[in-house]
Amino acid sequence: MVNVGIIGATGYAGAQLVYLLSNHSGVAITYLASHSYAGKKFSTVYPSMQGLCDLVLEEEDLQKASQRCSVLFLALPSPMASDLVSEEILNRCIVIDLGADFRLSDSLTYETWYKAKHGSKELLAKAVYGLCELNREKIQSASLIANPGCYTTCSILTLSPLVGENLIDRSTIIIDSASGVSGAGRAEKTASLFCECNESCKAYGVTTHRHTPEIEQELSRIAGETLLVQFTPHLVPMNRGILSTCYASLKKGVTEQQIEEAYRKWYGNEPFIRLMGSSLPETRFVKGTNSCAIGWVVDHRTNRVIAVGAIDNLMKGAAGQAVQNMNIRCNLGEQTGLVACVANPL
Ligand SMILES: NC(=O)C1=CN([C@@H]2O[C@H](COP(=O)(O)OP(=O)(O)OC[C@H]3O[C@@H](n4cnc5c(N)ncnc54)[C@H](OP(=O)(O)O)[C@@H]3O)[C@@H](O)[C@H]2O)C=CC1
Ligand SMILES: CC(=O)N[C@@H](CCC(=O)OP(=O)(O)O)C(=O)O
Repeated sequence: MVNVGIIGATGYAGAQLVYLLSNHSGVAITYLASHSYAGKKFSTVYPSMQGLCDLVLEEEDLQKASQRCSVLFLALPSPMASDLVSEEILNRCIVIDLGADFRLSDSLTYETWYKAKHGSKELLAKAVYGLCELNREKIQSASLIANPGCYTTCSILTLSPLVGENLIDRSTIIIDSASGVSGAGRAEKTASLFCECNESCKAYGVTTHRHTPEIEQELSRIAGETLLVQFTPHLVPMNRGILSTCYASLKKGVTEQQIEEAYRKWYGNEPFIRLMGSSLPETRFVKGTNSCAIGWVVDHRTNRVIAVGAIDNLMKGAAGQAVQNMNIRCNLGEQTGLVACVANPL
């Protein structure tokens, strides 16, 4: 059994992780920490977890946590993780950070987009970007895994085969992504109030959203050259789900068959990627699952490909992918604890 702990267990991402780890046959939860609820049972904060996880939440103490656990998950607001993690902690346990602090390899880019000071720049070179399907080999030996963001997971997975197989003009990528409200976390915010988001849909963070450099970093790595994307997130009135609609101009002469072959080549054997061709995915198809469903259509009038990806933001976009990362790193079987639900008929 692998001993695991979560700091930030009471947030939406952390709570989803507690749920997954409570049902995982290869791990034992030995430490849960909360900022506001220390001393209370986890199941008091999340009553649906009564009988499944009644552990008492502790004060955040990374030293104590790293002595008790061999894998430590952080699900904290940025830049808290960068202030907590150190070389000493990484020598004792594997850290999987669900936040953004170790995703961008350049600290200046981080500080510019996050408008925050990074607390452990010297560790950035150690961090492995934990997008499992694309970085599996590096994850196998990483001591610090940067779990990708929700919009980014969906957008990068959807676009990578088109970029990597050189099928599109890389300067023409536009991504419109929609998220459910749980993407904003559990902390009280006016923008997350029922009356502010129910029966409404809005674009936000236009030209400034901090997932833009993360998408650009990873797609540039795949392209072997720097590329920029136009990324616009939208808030929609649902609890969970991300839908990324990605547009790009096709290179001259690229056929639908080449696009299909690219997706099959990249993801044909991936257990958590569901290729749907022209039957486009919807967020409800992947709700509660660790799957990313991808479909695509070519518009012959404009010579553009429109590729659509769907994930559950709390699963493949956060906790599910964090468990997948742990499974890869600790040799637990990549699908362990994640296979119960791979698709939803409704
Ligand atoms: N929600 C999502 O869909 C996704 C979230 N993420 C990332 O995961 C991390 C956690 O997100 P999420 O669960 O949504 O956030 P929440 O706001 O729901 O939870 C934040 C967690 O951090 C704890 N915390 C500790 N210190 C502080 C502090 N000073 N201020 C506020 N909270 C504190 C909270 O404790 P307490 O509850 O005790 O106050 C809580 O457990 C973030 O970095 C986020 O960007 C990544 C992908 C998707
Ligand atoms: C709907 C909503 O508000 N979503 C969040 C993104 C959640 C996420 O993945 O953020 P991190 O990169 O910090 O992990 C946002 O736009 O800020």
